[in-house]
Amino acid sequence: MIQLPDKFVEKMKGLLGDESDAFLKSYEEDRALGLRINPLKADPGEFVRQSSFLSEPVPWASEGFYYQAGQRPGKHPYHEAGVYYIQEPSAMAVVELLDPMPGEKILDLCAAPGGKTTHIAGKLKGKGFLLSNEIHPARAKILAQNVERMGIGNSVVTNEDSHSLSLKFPEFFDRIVVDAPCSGEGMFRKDEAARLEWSPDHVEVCARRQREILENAAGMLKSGGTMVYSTCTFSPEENEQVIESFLISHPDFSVVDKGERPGLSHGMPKWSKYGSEDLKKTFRIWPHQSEGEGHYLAVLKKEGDMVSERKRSSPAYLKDKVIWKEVELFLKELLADPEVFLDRKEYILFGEQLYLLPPEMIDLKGIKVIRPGLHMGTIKKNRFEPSHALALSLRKEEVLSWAEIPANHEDIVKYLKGQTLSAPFSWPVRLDKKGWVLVVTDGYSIGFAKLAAGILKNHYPKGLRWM
Ligand SMILES: C[S@@+](CC[C@H](N)C(=O)[O-])C[C@H]1O[C@@H](n2cnc3c(N)ncnc32)[C@H](O)[C@@H]1O
Repeated sequence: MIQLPDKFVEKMKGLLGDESDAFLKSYEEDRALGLRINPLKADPGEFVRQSSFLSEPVPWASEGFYYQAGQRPGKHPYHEAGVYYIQEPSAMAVVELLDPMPGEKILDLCAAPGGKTTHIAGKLKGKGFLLSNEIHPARAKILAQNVERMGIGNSVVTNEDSHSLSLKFPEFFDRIVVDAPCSGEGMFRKDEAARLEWSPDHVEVCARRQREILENAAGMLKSGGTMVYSTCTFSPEENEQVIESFLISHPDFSVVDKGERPGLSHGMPKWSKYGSEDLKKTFRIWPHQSEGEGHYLAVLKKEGDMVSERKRSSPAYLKDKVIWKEVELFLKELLADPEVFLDRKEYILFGEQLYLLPPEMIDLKGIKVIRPGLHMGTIKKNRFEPSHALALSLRKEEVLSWAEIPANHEDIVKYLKGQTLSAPFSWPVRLDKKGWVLVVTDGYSIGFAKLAAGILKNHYPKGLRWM
């Protein structure tokens, strides 16, 4: 039985009245478990038809599905191949409401561990620019790992506070997600730390921080742009009241009417200071009404037409032909259509590390960058070693050399443990000459290996290996 803070229970009884019994009873039930299929890797419809462990679709998310307790999708090779992202079902509503389009510039301001970022990247289909920012350094690293695992090429990961970022990107983004740090009341069923940390004062501290973050986000949105503010908490101080005071101080913003959405109920004007009716257009998800944890969402639009932006300085790209020779050789040997990479010019070198930046990248001087783009690999003396991120961003159809290990074959576990595999192989391998092969499992790329003399040398990253 979950022990809820007394003052929280008292407060919710006051807010919900008769409905509070049903609300409090939901804490005795198991929470719903969900995952979101990554369209950069798999066709969601087809994956679900073939999978034996997914049950119902999440009503408010086109790529989201519930799975049953007892299943462990996080321990499956598909997870390592980035075929899906395990995500609390309610959290999937945020990006559905944001509705990003391929080619747009998007900011995910409070992004770790990457639920919204990986969802946005799927909707961008590799086109456009996604800036995923996280203030805490350790969490920013986890975010970058998830971006890599999901095979995302066009995301830049930064480690900044929202104010520093706002100075660099005035009126830059078409859409912004502010998935704000909050008191986490909606996560009490799964997060004991949130229950222990909760107090009325903590709610106030969170609300102040949310106002500040939202203020900085507003300045980074283009005229005509859309911003989604979300929290996983119930307290009106962090939800309706934050949005109401934001709208008062930003008359150029309004709440977008997204109509009725399955599983989502509306915001509560009576819980705000001035009772603004516009708050009805914001959304709440309640655990006693829907299969998901508590959430609040507001879709905000900045007045004006989208204008084409002024030119901003780009980074200085790599021009060194000597360094490039080895990379070119590798790309020509591995890829069916190497021009896809060779025609690009946005390469940059950090020490020995080669990155391919999104075409829309601007100069990020002064900003803490964790991942400037797709990590292509390491340039060592006279040779190029491709990165794990590159492997995960490629599809089997794109490469000339691959090793296809079925997900239910013991060799995939050996590969994930970092072991060397030796011929004869009981699964198909295609290789014209010795060298790099993309390891795929049931068609999904999962890493690199190097084949020579019947030995498949393992290049699965040491830090990710299964124990
Ligand atoms: C709700 S979580 C984000 C979850 C993430 N969007 C996802 O979908 O996986 C809020 C994040 O905001 C970060 N954060 C904390 N304080 C912040 C601040 N002052 N400015 C910006 N972000 C902050 C936290 O470290 C945390 O990672």
